[in-house]
Amino acid sequence: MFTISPRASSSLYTETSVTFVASGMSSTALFSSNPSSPSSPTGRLTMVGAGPGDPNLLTVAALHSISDPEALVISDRLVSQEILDLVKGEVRVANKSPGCADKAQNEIYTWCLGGLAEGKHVVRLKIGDPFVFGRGGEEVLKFRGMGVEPKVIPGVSAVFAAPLLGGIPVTHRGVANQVVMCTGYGREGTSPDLIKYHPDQTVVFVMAVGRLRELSRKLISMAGYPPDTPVAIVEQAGNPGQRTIRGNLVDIADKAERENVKPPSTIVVGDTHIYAEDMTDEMCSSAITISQEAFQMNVTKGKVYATIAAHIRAGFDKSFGRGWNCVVGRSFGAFVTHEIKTYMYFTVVPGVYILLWKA
Ligand SMILES: O=C(O)CCc1c2[nH]c(c1CC(=O)O)Cc1[nH]c(c(CC(=O)O)c1CCC(=O)O)Cc1[nH]c(c(CC(=O)O)c1CCC(=O)O)Cc1[nH]c(c(CCC(=O)O)c1CC(=O)O)C2
Ligand SMILES: C[S@@+](CC[C@H](N)C(=O)[O-])C[C@H]1O[C@@H](n2cnc3c(N)ncnc32)[C@H](O)[C@@H]1O
Repeated sequence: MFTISPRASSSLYTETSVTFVASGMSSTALFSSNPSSPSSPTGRLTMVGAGPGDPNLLTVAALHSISDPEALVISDRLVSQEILDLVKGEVRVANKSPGCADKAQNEIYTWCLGGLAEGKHVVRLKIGDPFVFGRGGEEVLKFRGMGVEPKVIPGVSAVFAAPLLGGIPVTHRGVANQVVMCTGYGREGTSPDLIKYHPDQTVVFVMAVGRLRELSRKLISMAGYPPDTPVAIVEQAGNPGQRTIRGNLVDIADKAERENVKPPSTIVVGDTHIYAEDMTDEMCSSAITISQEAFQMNVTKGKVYATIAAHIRAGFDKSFGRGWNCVVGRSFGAFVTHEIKTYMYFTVVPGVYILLWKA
């Protein structure tokens, strides 16, 4: 699970934590600069992915680690209170807010090294998956430089879990066969290069709420995205305040501002959206299957959207009782009255939208 090299030491811990803050040097350099310190930390370190927030999305291994009564848990700020409530030992939460990450990071190393020097099982608890935009790799290198080899437990990443919890598949047969994950903020606040538009691609942005307006503008003007490309923001996925704001590249920044969207939120750009749904899971998956079938059968025969709509409606009448209506097209407005749990607005083909409801 871990190894401790003879060169790591408790005096190293003290010196390191002080030098860290003062000099801003890389820790690897600092630790290797003191290779022959006399004593060793006797603890062990497990780096654990906490998933997006819902305790039910912890892995069994993660639950074992955080509920070890002997563990000192050093947690990131975004880990949910429900998960922290499962900690049986001591817990300390780092205040790693945007703008003060480096200070908090130094405090984290100080806490971890302190626990290790006291022979504790230190659990470094990180949001989502530790190696996905989480500095996990960086931390492993630092701990290794200190002579401690952490065991790393993967977590459910918000990159995939947040879209799913918002009802959006990141890949979908016939619609999206590629997924790109991207940060809104690069190192030291830079903006990452955007990949050119590809109709079969879903792009998932994390750490991007503060950059949403600039990002949507650049996706259109620099990366060639159609302005009506669907965008959804899933805020607080897996947490009690979860909500999804939907729009397109032109209107999403205004909607986010109006709705006061805050981090942590994951932003999904691409055509795989089920925009609005008030249907059972069974109906949702049937709607997608029947619609894909309708497009495959009718588009190849050169038939128009009305024929596709008729096919979808007939499929739903047959499977879920008569009374269904369907509209298919590239651009339309609608205002419909529907029975409870019988409404869905979605797409299975880029740029073509389907409205399905039972009156
Ligand atoms: O380089 C910097 O840290 C400053 C640039 C900056 C970043 N995020 C940012 C800012 C603005 C700011 O802090 O003012 C902005 C930032 N930092 C953060 C968030 C998420 C939030 O506050 O809800 C956000 C996004 C806020 C938003 O959606 O607008 C916090 C953050 N970033 C990060 C972490 C993970 C960690 O540090 O352990 C954490 C902490 C999580 C926690 O404590 O629970 C990681 C991070 N920040 C950043 C990156 C670089 C991405 C890349 O280049 O590939 C990375 C990924 C990495 O280092 O592996 C850059
Ligand atoms: C620093 S990154 C860490 C990502 C994390 N390691 C993972 O794999 O999920 C933080 C970003 O992850 C996303 N995120 C984390 N938890 C989230 C949640 N519960 N709901 C929505 N997005 C979340 C947000 O984009 C947030 O700004």
